[in-house]
Amino acid sequence: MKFKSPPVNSLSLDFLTEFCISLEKLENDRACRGVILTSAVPKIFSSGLDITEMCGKSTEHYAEFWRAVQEMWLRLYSSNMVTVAAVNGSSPAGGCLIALTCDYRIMAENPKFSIGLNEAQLGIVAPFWFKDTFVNVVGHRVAERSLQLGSLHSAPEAHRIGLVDELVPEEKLKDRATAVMQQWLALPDHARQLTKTMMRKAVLDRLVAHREEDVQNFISFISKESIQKSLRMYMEMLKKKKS
Ligand SMILES: CCCCCCCCCCCC/C=C/CC(=O)SCCNC(=O)CCNC(=O)[C@H](O)C(C)(C)COP(=O)(O)OP(=O)(O)OC[C@H]1O[C@@H](n2cnc3c(N)ncnc32)[C@H](O)[C@@H]1OP(=O)(O)O
Repeated sequence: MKFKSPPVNSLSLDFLTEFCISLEKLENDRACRGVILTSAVPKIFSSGLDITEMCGKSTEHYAEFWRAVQEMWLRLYSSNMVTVAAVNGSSPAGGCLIALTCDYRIMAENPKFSIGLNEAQLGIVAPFWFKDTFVNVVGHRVAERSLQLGSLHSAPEAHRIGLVDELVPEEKLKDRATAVMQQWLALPDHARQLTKTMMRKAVLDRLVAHREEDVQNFISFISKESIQKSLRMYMEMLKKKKS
Protein backbone atom coordinates (compact mmCIF):
# COMPACT_ATOMS: atom_id res chain seq x y z
CA MET A 1 0.00 0.00 0.00
CA LYS A 2 1.52 3.29 -1.12
CA PHE A 3 0.61 6.52 0.65
CA LYS A 4 0.04 9.23 -1.92
CA SER A 5 -1.27 12.42 -0.37
CA PRO A 6 1.13 15.21 -1.34
CA PRO A 7 2.84 17.29 -0.21
CA VAL A 8 3.67 15.35 2.97
CA ASN A 9 1.16 12.48 3.47
CA SER A 10 -0.52 14.19 6.42
CA LEU A 11 -3.06 11.94 8.12
CA SER A 12 -6.26 13.88 7.43
CA LEU A 13 -9.75 12.53 8.15
CA ASP A 14 -10.08 11.60 4.46
CA PHE A 15 -6.69 9.89 4.42
CA LEU A 16 -7.48 7.89 7.56
CA THR A 17 -10.91 6.87 6.26
CA GLU A 18 -9.47 5.67 2.96
CA PHE A 19 -6.63 3.90 4.74
CA CYS A 20 -9.10 1.95 6.93
CA ILE A 21 -11.27 1.00 3.95
CA SER A 22 -8.23 -0.23 2.00
CA LEU A 23 -6.95 -2.19 4.97
CA GLU A 24 -10.35 -3.79 5.53
CA LYS A 25 -10.53 -4.85 1.87
CA LEU A 26 -7.12 -6.49 2.10
CA GLU A 27 -7.98 -8.08 5.45
CA ASN A 28 -11.11 -9.64 3.93
CA ASP A 29 -9.24 -10.90 0.86
CA ARG A 30 -8.23 -14.48 1.66
CA ALA A 31 -5.52 -14.31 -1.01
CA CYS A 32 -3.78 -11.44 0.80
CA ARG A 33 -1.62 -12.50 3.75
CA GLY A 34 0.62 -9.48 4.10
CA VAL A 35 0.92 -5.79 3.37
CA ILE A 36 3.93 -3.54 2.91
CA LEU A 37 3.26 0.11 3.78
CA THR A 38 5.36 2.70 2.02
CA SER A 39 5.10 6.16 0.48
CA ALA A 40 4.77 7.43 -3.07
CA VAL A 41 5.76 10.94 -1.91
CA PRO A 42 9.52 11.50 -2.21
CA LYS A 43 11.44 11.87 1.07
CA ILE A 44 8.33 11.67 3.30
CA PHE A 45 6.75 8.51 4.71
CA SER A 46 4.09 10.50 6.60
CA SER A 47 4.17 13.86 8.39
CA GLY A 48 1.79 12.54 11.05
CA LEU A 49 -1.67 13.72 11.95
CA ASP A 50 -2.92 16.58 9.85
CA ILE A 51 -2.52 19.52 12.23
CA THR A 52 -5.19 21.52 10.41
CA GLU A 53 -7.72 18.86 11.53
CA MET A 54 -6.88 19.77 15.14
CA CYS A 55 -6.98 23.58 14.80
CA GLY A 56 -10.03 25.83 15.05
CA LYS A 57 -12.58 23.07 14.39
CA SER A 58 -15.80 22.08 16.19
CA THR A 59 -16.04 19.57 19.03
CA GLU A 60 -17.94 17.24 16.67
CA HIS A 61 -15.11 17.42 14.16
CA TYR A 62 -12.47 16.67 16.80
CA ALA A 63 -14.50 13.63 17.93
CA GLU A 64 -14.87 12.31 14.37
CA PHE A 65 -11.21 12.88 13.61
CA TRP A 66 -9.99 11.20 16.80
CA ARG A 67 -12.26 8.17 16.27
CA ALA A 68 -10.70 7.80 12.82
CA VAL A 69 -7.18 7.91 14.33
CA GLN A 70 -8.18 5.26 16.88
CA GLU A 71 -9.77 3.12 14.16
CA MET A 72 -6.65 3.23 12.02
CA TRP A 73 -4.49 2.09 14.94
CA LEU A 74 -6.91 -0.61 16.16
CA ARG A 75 -7.20 -2.14 12.69
CA LEU A 76 -3.50 -2.05 11.90
CA TYR A 77 -2.24 -3.20 15.31
CA SER A 78 -4.69 -6.13 15.35
CA SER A 79 -4.30 -7.04 11.69
CA ASN A 80 -4.12 -10.75 10.88
CA MET A 81 -1.84 -9.90 7.97
CA VAL A 82 1.92 -9.54 8.21
CA THR A 83 2.54 -5.80 8.21
CA VAL A 84 5.90 -4.38 7.13
CA ALA A 85 6.71 -0.65 7.08
CA ALA A 86 9.15 0.32 4.34
CA VAL A 87 9.98 3.76 5.70
CA ASN A 88 11.27 5.67 2.69
CA GLY A 89 11.29 9.14 4.22
CA SER A 90 10.76 11.19 7.35
CA SER A 91 8.09 9.97 9.71
CA PRO A 92 7.27 12.18 12.70
CA ALA A 93 4.52 11.58 15.30
CA GLY A 94 1.48 9.86 13.74
CA GLY A 95 3.71 8.75 10.84
CA CYS A 96 6.01 7.06 13.34
CA LEU A 97 2.95 5.50 15.01
CA ILE A 98 1.99 3.82 11.74
CA ALA A 99 5.49 2.34 11.43
CA LEU A 100 5.51 1.25 15.10
CA THR A 101 2.14 -0.42 14.61
CA CYS A 102 3.53 -2.75 11.93
CA ASP A 103 5.25 -6.08 12.65
CA TYR A 104 8.59 -5.02 11.16
CA ARG A 105 10.23 -1.74 10.15
CA ILE A 106 12.86 -1.21 7.46
CA MET A 107 14.10 2.32 6.90
CA ALA A 108 16.08 3.89 4.08
CA GLU A 109 19.55 4.65 5.44
CA ASN A 110 19.43 8.35 4.59
CA PRO A 111 20.73 10.36 7.60
CA LYS A 112 18.42 13.25 6.58
CA PHE A 113 15.33 11.12 7.27
CA SER A 114 14.02 11.26 10.82
CA ILE A 115 11.44 9.35 12.81
CA GLY A 116 10.01 9.61 16.31
CA LEU A 117 7.11 10.63 18.51
CA ASN A 118 7.84 14.36 18.68
CA GLU A 119 4.47 15.43 20.17
CA ALA A 120 6.12 17.09 23.20
CA GLN A 121 7.92 19.48 20.83
CA LEU A 122 4.52 20.70 19.64
CA GLY A 123 3.32 21.20 23.22
CA ILE A 124 0.98 18.20 22.96
CA VAL A 125 1.07 14.81 24.63
CA ALA A 126 1.23 11.42 22.93
CA PRO A 127 -1.86 9.47 24.09
CA PHE A 128 -1.35 6.31 26.20
CA TRP A 129 -1.81 3.94 23.26
CA PHE A 130 0.87 5.76 21.19
CA LYS A 131 3.11 5.40 24.26
CA ASP A 132 2.20 1.71 24.79
CA THR A 133 2.97 0.89 21.15
CA PHE A 134 6.33 2.70 21.43
CA VAL A 135 7.21 0.91 24.70
CA ASN A 136 6.42 -2.45 23.09
CA VAL A 137 8.99 -1.72 20.39
CA VAL A 138 11.87 0.05 22.15
CA GLY A 139 11.34 -0.68 25.86
CA HIS A 140 10.36 1.58 28.74
CA ARG A 141 13.56 3.58 29.33
CA VAL A 142 14.21 4.51 25.71
CA ALA A 143 10.53 5.36 25.20
CA GLU A 144 10.39 7.50 28.33
CA ARG A 145 13.39 9.62 27.36
CA SER A 146 12.41 9.88 23.72
CA LEU A 147 8.80 10.84 24.54
CA GLN A 148 9.71 13.43 27.16
CA LEU A 149 12.18 15.08 24.80
CA GLY A 150 9.90 14.69 21.78
CA SER A 151 12.93 13.32 19.95
CA LEU A 152 13.08 12.90 16.24
CA HIS A 153 15.78 10.31 15.58
CA SER A 154 17.92 10.20 12.47
CA ALA A 155 17.73 6.88 10.61
CA PRO A 156 21.02 5.55 12.13
CA GLU A 157 19.94 6.61 15.62
CA ALA A 158 16.48 5.05 15.13
CA HIS A 159 18.20 1.79 14.22
CA ARG A 160 20.53 1.99 17.22
CA ILE A 161 17.63 2.36 19.70
CA GLY A 162 15.55 -0.36 18.02
CA LEU A 163 12.87 1.97 16.68
CA VAL A 164 13.49 0.47 13.24
CA ASP A 165 14.65 -3.09 12.72
CA GLU A 166 17.06 -2.47 9.88
CA LEU A 167 18.45 0.14 7.53
CA VAL A 168 19.03 -0.44 3.85
CA PRO A 169 20.13 1.77 0.94
CA GLU A 170 17.09 3.55 -0.48
CA GLU A 171 17.21 1.70 -3.79
CA LYS A 172 17.14 -1.68 -2.01
CA LEU A 173 14.19 -0.90 0.29
CA LYS A 174 11.50 -2.51 -1.86
CA ASP A 175 13.46 -5.71 -2.48
CA ARG A 176 14.38 -6.04 1.18
CA ALA A 177 10.78 -5.45 2.31
CA THR A 178 9.64 -8.17 -0.11
CA ALA A 179 12.29 -10.58 1.20
CA VAL A 180 11.27 -9.91 4.81
CA MET A 181 7.62 -10.44 3.89
CA GLN A 182 8.49 -13.81 2.31
CA GLN A 183 10.37 -14.81 5.44
CA TRP A 184 7.39 -14.00 7.68
CA LEU A 185 4.89 -15.62 5.31
CA ALA A 186 6.85 -18.89 5.35
CA LEU A 187 5.33 -19.61 8.77
CA PRO A 188 1.85 -21.06 9.24
CA ASP A 189 -0.60 -18.14 9.52
CA HIS A 190 -2.51 -19.45 12.54
CA ALA A 191 0.60 -19.80 14.73
CA ARG A 192 1.90 -16.36 13.81
CA GLN A 193 -1.52 -14.72 14.21
CA LEU A 194 -2.18 -16.25 17.63
CA THR A 195 1.28 -15.20 18.80
CA LYS A 196 0.71 -11.65 17.56
CA THR A 197 -2.63 -11.49 19.36
CA MET A 198 -1.02 -12.77 22.57
CA MET A 199 1.68 -10.09 22.38
CA ARG A 200 -0.65 -7.18 21.56
CA LYS A 201 -3.95 -8.02 23.27
CA ALA A 202 -3.43 -6.13 26.53
CA VAL A 203 -2.54 -2.91 24.76
CA LEU A 204 -5.41 -3.23 22.26
CA ASP A 205 -7.92 -4.06 25.01
CA ARG A 206 -6.89 -0.99 26.96
CA LEU A 207 -7.96 1.37 24.20
CA VAL A 208 -11.10 -0.62 23.40
CA ALA A 209 -12.13 -0.40 27.06
CA HIS A 210 -11.45 3.35 27.26
CA ARG A 211 -12.24 4.43 23.72
CA GLU A 212 -14.92 7.00 24.46
CA GLU A 213 -13.03 8.38 27.45
CA ASP A 214 -9.99 8.78 25.17
CA VAL A 215 -12.11 10.74 22.66
CA GLN A 216 -13.34 13.05 25.43
CA ASN A 217 -9.77 13.51 26.73
CA PHE A 218 -8.62 14.43 23.25
CA ILE A 219 -11.44 16.95 22.81
CA SER A 220 -10.88 18.69 26.12
CA PHE A 221 -7.09 18.73 25.62
CA ILE A 222 -7.09 19.96 22.03
CA SER A 223 -9.81 22.57 22.68
CA LYS A 224 -7.70 24.39 25.30
CA GLU A 225 -6.71 27.84 24.07
CA SER A 226 -3.09 27.25 25.15
CA ILE A 227 -2.89 24.06 23.03
CA GLN A 228 -4.55 25.75 20.05
CA LYS A 229 -1.99 28.55 20.35
CA SER A 230 0.92 26.06 20.39
CA LEU A 231 -0.41 24.32 17.29
CA ARG A 232 -0.93 27.60 15.43
CA MET A 233 2.61 28.71 16.29
CA TYR A 234 3.98 25.34 15.14
CA MET A 235 2.18 25.63 11.79
CA GLU A 236 3.51 29.18 11.37
CA MET A 237 7.00 27.94 12.14
CA LEU A 238 6.66 25.25 9.44
CA LYS A 239 5.56 27.85 6.91
CA LYS A 240 8.31 30.34 7.87
CA LYS A 241 10.97 27.62 7.60
CA LYS A 242 10.28 27.65 3.85
CA SER A 243 10.78 31.38 3.25
C1 LIG B 1 -2.85 13.00 31.52
C2 LIG B 1 -2.49 13.42 30.15
C3 LIG B 1 -3.70 13.69 29.31
C4 LIG B 1 -3.28 13.75 27.89
C5 LIG B 1 -4.44 13.66 26.98
C6 LIG B 1 -3.91 13.46 25.60
C7 LIG B 1 -4.96 13.70 24.59
C8 LIG B 1 -4.40 13.71 23.18
C9 LIG B 1 -3.49 14.84 22.84
C10 LIG B 1 -3.35 15.11 21.39
C11 LIG B 1 -2.43 14.18 20.70
C12 LIG B 1 -2.36 14.52 19.27
C13 LIG B 1 -1.35 13.70 18.58
C14 LIG B 1 -0.75 14.16 17.48
C15 LIG B 1 0.22 13.38 16.74
C16 LIG B 1 0.68 14.04 15.45
O1 LIG B 1 0.91 13.35 14.51
S1 LIG B 1 0.84 15.73 15.40
C17 LIG B 1 1.65 16.08 13.88
C18 LIG B 1 3.12 16.10 14.08
N1 LIG B 1 3.80 16.29 12.84
C19 LIG B 1 4.91 17.01 12.75
O2 LIG B 1 5.43 17.54 13.71
C20 LIG B 1 5.52 17.13 11.37
C21 LIG B 1 5.52 18.52 10.90
N2 LIG B 1 6.07 18.61 9.56
C22 LIG B 1 7.41 18.59 9.31
O3 LIG B 1 8.23 18.45 10.18
C23 LIG B 1 7.80 18.77 7.87
O4 LIG B 1 6.71 19.28 7.17
C24 LIG B 1 8.26 17.45 7.18
C25 LIG B 1 9.62 17.00 7.75
C26 LIG B 1 7.24 16.34 7.35
C27 LIG B 1 8.44 17.72 5.67
O5 LIG B 1 9.30 18.80 5.48
P1 LIG B 1 9.36 19.52 4.05
O6 LIG B 1 9.51 18.51 2.98
O7 LIG B 1 10.39 20.60 4.16
O8 LIG B 1 7.88 20.12 3.85
P2 LIG B 1 7.25 21.44 4.53
O9 LIG B 1 7.56 22.60 3.66
O10 LIG B 1 7.65 21.52 5.97
O11 LIG B 1 5.70 21.08 4.48
C28 LIG B 1 4.94 21.15 3.27
C29 LIG B 1 3.55 21.65 3.60
O12 LIG B 1 2.91 20.68 4.42
C30 LIG B 1 2.46 21.29 5.64
N3 LIG B 1 2.52 20.31 6.73
C31 LIG B 1 3.60 19.64 7.13
N4 LIG B 1 3.30 18.76 8.12
C32 LIG B 1 1.98 18.90 8.35
C33 LIG B 1 1.07 18.24 9.26
N5 LIG B 1 1.43 17.30 10.11
N6 LIG B 1 -0.22 18.64 9.20
C34 LIG B 1 -0.65 19.59 8.34
N7 LIG B 1 0.18 20.23 7.44
C35 LIG B 1 1.47 19.88 7.46
C36 LIG B 1 3.39 22.46 5.84
O13 LIG B 1 2.84 23.44 6.67
C37 LIG B 1 3.56 22.95 4.40
O14 LIG B 1 2.40 23.66 4.07
P3 LIG B 1 2.46 24.93 3.06
O15 LIG B 1 2.98 24.38 1.77
O16 LIG B 1 3.40 25.92 3.70
O17 LIG B 1 1.06 25.42 2.99
